[in-house]
Amino acid sequence: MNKNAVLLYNAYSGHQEVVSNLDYITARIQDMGCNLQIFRSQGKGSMEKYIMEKIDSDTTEMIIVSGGDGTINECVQGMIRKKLTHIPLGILPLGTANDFANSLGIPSKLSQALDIIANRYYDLVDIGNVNDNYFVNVCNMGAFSQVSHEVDTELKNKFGKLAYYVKGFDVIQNYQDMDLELITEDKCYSGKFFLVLIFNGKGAGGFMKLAKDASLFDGLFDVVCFKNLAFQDMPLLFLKVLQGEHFDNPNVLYFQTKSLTINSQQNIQYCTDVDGEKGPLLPLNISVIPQAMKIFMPSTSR
Ligand SMILES: Nc1ncnc2c1ncn2[C@@H]1O[C@H](COP(=O)(O)OP(=O)(O)OP(=O)(O)O)[C@@H](O)[C@H]1O
Repeated sequence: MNKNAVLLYNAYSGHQEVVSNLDYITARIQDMGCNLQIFRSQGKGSMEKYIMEKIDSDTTEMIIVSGGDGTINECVQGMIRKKLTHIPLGILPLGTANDFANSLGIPSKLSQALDIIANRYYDLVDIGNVNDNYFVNVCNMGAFSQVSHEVDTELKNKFGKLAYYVKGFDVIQNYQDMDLELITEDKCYSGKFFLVLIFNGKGAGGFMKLAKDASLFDGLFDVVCFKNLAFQDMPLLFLKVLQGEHFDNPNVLYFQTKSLTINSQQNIQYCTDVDGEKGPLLPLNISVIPQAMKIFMPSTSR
């Protein structure tokens, strides 16, 4: 008997490419020999609710999610909470930046992403836990954390990553440094930071060299922290980030860890971000869950 493939999609991710390709996607999944069950996201939280209530653990062979990092995040929240992590997850990276899929080498061309799923090769991928939630790609706080929350969906649909960059330029002019304490299993770092990024994946906002040596298979986060620096020093550091040459810069603190606690030194709250969505309040208790999800990917990704 054929098993089910469940397709979960966010029609508002990226350039809304999924909408005009639904017939093609359906045909490709049926060609894989699966019965198709489809859910269209009805707004924030609806996908997780659908997973909790409607996905059958025994009859589902694969779950396929279409969207960007925020949508994948919601799907993973649901799958972990419903204990469906034995089911492999396929990704159609039809979001704006698609940082998580890029980190796994999943192609952004729809036909090629479907080929990856049809090949049925999967590997076990680490997932991050922050307070009571999970993250797939990055948890961050500071200068750019509110960028993706504040970019209008329509602008994102129309201009893609450019909409993030214009907003980023806008917020950097009023940035506020953060007085933080970062505690790992064996070290404590404290000081004034401008941006703190805890990577499971390799990049954020399309900047794929931000944590270029990070691995989704090593049970570790790559933490990249930008110290408070003068506005005029930012362009040079930005160029270094583009080249992936910022790791030994004196204004950058870089380390790997399995867990991290972040406290605000003066009990001030700062905006946090989890996979492009608004994150929890401080203190943050962050830990890695090694090999938590089975994800379809190219066999060369590890
Ligand atoms: N039916 C819906 N209508 C409008 N927005 C939705 C709907 N369903 C989900 N969303 C919102 O879409 C956002 C997630 O978008 P997603 O991250 O997938 O795409 P993106 O931002 O274009 O891509 P990326 O994160 O890769 O840059 C969430 O904020 C979620 O609340």
